[in-house]
Amino acid sequence: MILDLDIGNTLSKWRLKDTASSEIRSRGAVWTREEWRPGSDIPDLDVVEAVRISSVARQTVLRETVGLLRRQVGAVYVARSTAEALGVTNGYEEPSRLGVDRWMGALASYQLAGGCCSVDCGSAITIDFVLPGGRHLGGYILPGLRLMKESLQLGTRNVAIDPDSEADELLAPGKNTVEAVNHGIYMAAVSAVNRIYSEVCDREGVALPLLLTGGDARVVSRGIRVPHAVWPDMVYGGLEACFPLTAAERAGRMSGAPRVPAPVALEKIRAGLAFSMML
Ligand SMILES: Nc1ncnc2c1ncn2[C@@H]1O[C@H](COP(=O)(O)OP(=O)(O)O)[C@@H](O)[C@H]1O
Ligand SMILES: CC(C)(COP(=O)(O)O)[C@@H](O)C(=O)NCCC(=O)O
Ligand SMILES: [K+]
Repeated sequence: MILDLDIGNTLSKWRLKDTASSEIRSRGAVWTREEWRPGSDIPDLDVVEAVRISSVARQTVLRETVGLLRRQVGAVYVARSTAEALGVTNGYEEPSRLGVDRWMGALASYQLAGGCCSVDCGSAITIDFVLPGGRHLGGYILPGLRLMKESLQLGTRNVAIDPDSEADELLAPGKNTVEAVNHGIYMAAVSAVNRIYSEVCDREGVALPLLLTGGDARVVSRGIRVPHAVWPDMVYGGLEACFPLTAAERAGRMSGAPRVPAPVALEKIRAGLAFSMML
């Protein structure tokens, strides 16, 4: 079995993948913390031959986790942001400073769709761009839905946005504090993604496929009006592409990769942008 770990600022996600069949056997998530307890937080390591890790948590968490795993598992692969990988050149002035979850997401999306915009709606919302040809432009970081809500301190932190709400309801004016906050932060997140996507496509003169991942991807997706795909396993896809271990991975197939719809024509994106600015 392969144990894949995606350690975010809020949640540490894991999944077990069968080395022979490439099937996902189980998955789970625990709050990100300093220490792991194999057997309770994550699966028992007896069955694990290899571990692949993407971590943006504090260095100490990664060090502890890797130390623990190395004592029990033969192969431990830790993803890093590099200047170049899999045909993509990192757009950061200091490539290693780019969040490795963003790098994994951009690499996976590029493998799947070519030039792309990859959005990760987690603790933070990150929006990254890779042009056809593989030049990563850099990206944008804004607070995620939960962070935005917590920063307001209006006593609404425990009332989450219902992920099954319709976007139309979530975009309407709120009639009480909880609604006003939930609809406000939802509008902020969705408008930012819509606007940034359109602005960068316009600037670069290319309509790019759009891919979403992260804990809030499903709900944000409802408010995105342009064609896009939701790919919960996007970060894992980057790990598979960087450290291929199964036959399917070596053949370039990433688990759970969605069908990515073609983007709308650039003229339409530009028209939408002009309309939103009343031009
Ligand atoms: N069941 C859930 N538990 C915790 N957070 C959730 C849940 N469902 C959605 N979320 C949202 O997803 C975010 C965490 O998403 P995730 O992509 O795992 O973030 P990170 O990678 O930063 O840890 C939370 O901040 C919250 O807004
Ligand atoms: C921006 C992030 C905090 C997002 O993390 P997440 O919301 O997935 O937990 C993470 O990618 C990170 O720590 N990045 C380093 C800074 C940068 O990318 O510029
Ligand atoms: K994120």
